[in-house]
Amino acid sequence: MISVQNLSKYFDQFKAVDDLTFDIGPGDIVGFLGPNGAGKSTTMKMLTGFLAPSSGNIEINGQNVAEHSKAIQQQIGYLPEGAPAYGDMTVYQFLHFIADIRKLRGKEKQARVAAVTDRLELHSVLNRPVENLSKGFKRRVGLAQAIIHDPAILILDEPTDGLDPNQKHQVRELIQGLSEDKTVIISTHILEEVAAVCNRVMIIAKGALQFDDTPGALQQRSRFYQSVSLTLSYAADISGLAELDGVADMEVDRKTGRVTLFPESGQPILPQVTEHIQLRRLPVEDLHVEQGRLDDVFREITTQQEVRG
Ligand SMILES: Nc1ncnc2c1ncn2[C@@H]1O[C@H](COP(=O)(O)OP(=O)(O)OP(=O)(O)O)[C@@H](O)[C@H]1O
Repeated sequence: MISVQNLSKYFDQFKAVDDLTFDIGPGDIVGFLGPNGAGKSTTMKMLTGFLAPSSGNIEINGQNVAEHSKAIQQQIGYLPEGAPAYGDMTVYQFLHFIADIRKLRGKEKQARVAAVTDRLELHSVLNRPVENLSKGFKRRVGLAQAIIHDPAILILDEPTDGLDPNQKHQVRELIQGLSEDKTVIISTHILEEVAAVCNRVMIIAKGALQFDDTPGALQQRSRFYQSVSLTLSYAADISGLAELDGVADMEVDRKTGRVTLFPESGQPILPQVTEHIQLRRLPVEDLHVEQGRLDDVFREITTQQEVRG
């Protein structure tokens, strides 16, 4: 559906996007991750046809974005970073204005404005100027304008940035609902967002693609994946845990006393660990298996690139 080949963007001599190649298909909910300045917004602006690439090619449903930007913008909904422009308009005026730009007319226009007002629950703020709304409502208005023409593809640039935890949760739920019948690309630096909403993760650093797989595969790259973490109620000889088959390493947190056992190559070690605990009657207070720490992997992937670059 979206096919990107050797996409690059220079700002003068500076290479903001460096030779990206990827395909995104129907049903993909892509978390587009990267540190500040990685090139996420620049890539999204090129996908939506708002910014011309320096080189490379983008096709959406077989049509070249540069040649068919009008037709392609009909198929895409775009939420830019930050708040909607035209803040002095009321929400009602703003949605009608966007509907006009999208060439919606008459009954269809009324129906679409009503549909997005319902979907984003904007009834209570329809007559308020956009600039006076809370950040959460501004973001909902942004999402409403992005879906007013019922596009098949949604491109959302940091949709939950700057929101409080409750608003973040609401916006994530909305995105999950919208993703049921759309292809969605979300840029973010919030890793929990990716795990919560996406079925695919793409990580870019310094404009180049560093990782492209599922959130689960990203977790599996963590050294904590399948590690066993435990605490003891009183001091005991735990040296035998480090000697167990399949255990590559043991670390003890000096502050909390928590013991972490790292497996060799992501293999489960829980059975041999629990057997050893029972055999030696170790005073284990709590024990759990870790699923991997996304922030660790993210740092490793994006800083490796810095060392290389
Ligand atoms: N119009 C422009 N002119 C010059 N440099 C630009 C322009 N737009 C972006 N850049 C630079 O290109 C790089 C990538 O910017 P971009 O906004 O795409 O990053 P990002 O991954 O979206 O970052 P953030 O997470 O901070 O939003 C940055 O170094 C930025 O300063």
